[in-house]
Amino acid sequence: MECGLVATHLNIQAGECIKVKGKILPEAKGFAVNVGKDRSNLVLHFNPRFDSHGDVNVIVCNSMEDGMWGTEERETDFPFQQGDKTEICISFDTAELTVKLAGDKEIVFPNRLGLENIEYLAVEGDFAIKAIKFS
Ligand SMILES: CCCO[C@@H]1O[C@H](CO)[C@@H](O[C@@H]2O[C@H](CO)[C@H](O)[C@H](OCc3cn(Cc4ccccc4)nn3)[C@H]2O)[C@H](O)[C@H]1NC(C)=O
Repeated sequence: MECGLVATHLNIQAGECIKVKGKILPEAKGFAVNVGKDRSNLVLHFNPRFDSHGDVNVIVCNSMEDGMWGTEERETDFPFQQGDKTEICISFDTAELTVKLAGDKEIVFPNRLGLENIEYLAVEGDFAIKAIKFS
């Protein structure tokens, strides 16, 4: 399986924003944006599923601590289309993360790990990255 982008040692502070711009592949089954401390400690696994793991047009969000998945939260208001360009902006504080999506949609997810900074970003799956911006 092809691997997307992985960035480490980012030291992104609370209040800053991670912007991921790209194009969803035409036949996309799903993609994921992971942020956290490292690959085994994710404060957010943001996983839009077009058709995977038995889910159709569902956003699955979860955390991972020491390699163990947490409890999933699922969103069925699905602002993504296969083949479209899209932009995802993740901001956070020690209590929660906010994911800003197209159409002024927002998803809020608890900062279960209590992270004060984000070191790790990975983008995986059927997504062609065009730009990553930290602001
Ligand atoms: C009902 C009992 C079984 O529950 C199912 O258990 C599966 C295995 O844990 C759950 O699927 C996993 O959900 C995780 C989030 O909670 C992650 O999404 C797991 O995938 C990790 C992953 C990322 N990647 C890279 C990637 C990402 C996106 C597209 C293509 C490759 N490959 N594997 C994914 O395998 C799946 O979401 C879960 N379904 C439900 C309804 O709970």
